[in-house]
Amino acid sequence: MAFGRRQKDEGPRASLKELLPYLFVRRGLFAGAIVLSLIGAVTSLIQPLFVQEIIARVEQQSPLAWLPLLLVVFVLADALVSGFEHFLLQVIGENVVRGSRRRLVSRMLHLPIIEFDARRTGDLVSRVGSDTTLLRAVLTQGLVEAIGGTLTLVGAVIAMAIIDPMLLGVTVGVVAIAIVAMVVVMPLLSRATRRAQEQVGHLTSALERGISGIRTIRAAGASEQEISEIHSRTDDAYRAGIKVAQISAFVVPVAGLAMQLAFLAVLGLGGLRVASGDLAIAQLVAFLMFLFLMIMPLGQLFGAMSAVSQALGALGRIQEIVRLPSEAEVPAAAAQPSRQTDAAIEFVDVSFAYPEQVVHAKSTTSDEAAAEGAVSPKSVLRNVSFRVPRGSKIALVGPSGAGKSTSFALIERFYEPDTGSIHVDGGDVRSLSHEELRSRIGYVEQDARVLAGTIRDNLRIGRRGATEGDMLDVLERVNLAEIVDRADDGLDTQVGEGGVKLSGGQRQRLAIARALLAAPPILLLDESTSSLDSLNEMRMKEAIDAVAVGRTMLVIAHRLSTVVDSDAIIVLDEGQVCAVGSHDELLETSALYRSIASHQLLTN
Ligand SMILES: Nc1ncnc2c1ncn2[C@@H]1O[C@H](COP(=O)(O)OP(=O)(O)OP(=O)(O)O)[C@@H](O)[C@H]1O
Repeated sequence: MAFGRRQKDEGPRASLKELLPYLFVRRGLFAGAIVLSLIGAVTSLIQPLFVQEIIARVEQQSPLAWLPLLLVVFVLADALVSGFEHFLLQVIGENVVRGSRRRLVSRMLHLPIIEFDARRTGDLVSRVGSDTTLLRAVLTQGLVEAIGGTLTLVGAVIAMAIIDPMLLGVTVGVVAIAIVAMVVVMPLLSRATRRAQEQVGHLTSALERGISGIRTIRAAGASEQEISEIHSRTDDAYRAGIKVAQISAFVVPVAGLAMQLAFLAVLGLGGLRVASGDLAIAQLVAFLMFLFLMIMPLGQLFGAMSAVSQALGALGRIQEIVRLPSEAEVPAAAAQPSRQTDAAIEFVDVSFAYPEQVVHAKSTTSDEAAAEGAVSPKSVLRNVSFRVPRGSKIALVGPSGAGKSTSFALIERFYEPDTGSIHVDGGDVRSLSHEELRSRIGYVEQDARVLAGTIRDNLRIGRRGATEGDMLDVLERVNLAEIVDRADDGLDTQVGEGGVKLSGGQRQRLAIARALLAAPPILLLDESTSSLDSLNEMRMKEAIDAVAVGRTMLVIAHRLSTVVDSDAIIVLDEGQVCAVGSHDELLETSALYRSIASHQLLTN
């Protein structure tokens, strides 16, 4: 699958064309800033003309009248306009950051699950947190000023050409050399910035691992090792940052140097021309003022070019995610026709290998795998067929790695089967939208995630509009009412990062409660692998029995005690269904089941 493959080139690139939609999020404000910048250009350009006129009148001893006053008014107006423009640019910059974050997050949370399998969480987080902020610099570091500045530049060049074309020629010569140098440097800056941002991504990933695994790391006495790992990432980010600094350090003096050299050349040559009587003093002063007006926007232009180069580096990382197809946009194989059936869930000859494994096994798409009709040796599921009748409680059991959780992932359409089809209420899951499919099914993952926040927050994910009564009711049904009764804050009790403040059994039951709130007709329950004490195990069994009433349940059981009374038990081994039957039947017919059962009796 194209989205599963990594490009081997230097990394994501972005073009100027892709940057523009981000900058134009607030067109009105953007236009306002440009207008202010143009007004600023006019108020600046007028000043040398006044100065030239004032000097000329002083030389001729004519009255100055209101000229000095007007000059002061223009200077003040210039300052006022530039202050307001600066504020406006900051506001637009914040809008750009917000817009890019929203766009990135909306796409990120809709990506196919395979993308999350392949990527580091910390890296994704740093794209939202850090890369987006570099887009702001494009505006605050002078793009708009450079647009207004261009007017000043053009105006100044025209005025200089009128005053003395020869002096202008010298100035343009010096400036041209600086521009060529800048154009050469910009792509280097863009590349260095992208590398620096990648290093920040690696650093965030390492940090995320250190924080999320803090208990494991502490218990293993590996804190120092982890700290040194993160420090080394920090050093990499530092080195990449210094590279950016080295390249951009070239940008700043080039602008300054061009200005100084041009100034000295004009002063020397201009002085000679004044001495020879070819140029009046007032003209030379005005020329020098125009020279400043010309150089200033050039500095801004260089700053803007540098900021755009850096932004393009960061934008590449943003666009890499934004360009990915969302889960809904990934093409799936054609759906099988609906079938008349009493089955809530049906697997028909389903084979599946995780995409990276398919890539290694040289075919790259589900379609190709289907065309080959081959079950790859890497397949996690092979020709799996089973039925879950409506209203029944069916269990999936089997050794670790048999493919039980993978079957659930396929029902949820986190991945697409390579061959065969999966039907929910008779319809091929590929004929339903992801939302429609998932609205019919409640899914409690193995070692179910409890999200940081309160119990109420966790339950509201199940159903946004759930009332307090609904919530207490489901908590009661999964034997969790006591944790709410005991805590002072009731439903607003904080569960901690990942639910650390709850026991393993409580976490699982809270997850069941959450799924129940949505009242799905079908519930997939991937039992926690963590061992539960007998009281918790009994509570879990009661919870499962309570929620099974009136719905179809497919349970992956790690403890047979919770499913011995199921309508049927499906035994999976190495990706294949090796037996189906009731507990008593399987004890007779399946050696594998017998061994699991006897092992559990021994260990329990
Ligand atoms: N996201 C993934 N990417 C690649 N391979 C995976 C992924 N998830 C699972 N696998 C592989 O697929 C196989 C089946 O895993 P699965 O989680 O379905 O087993 P299981 O029967 O649920 O095991 P357990 O009882 O231990 O939970 C394993 O070999 C596993 O390594």
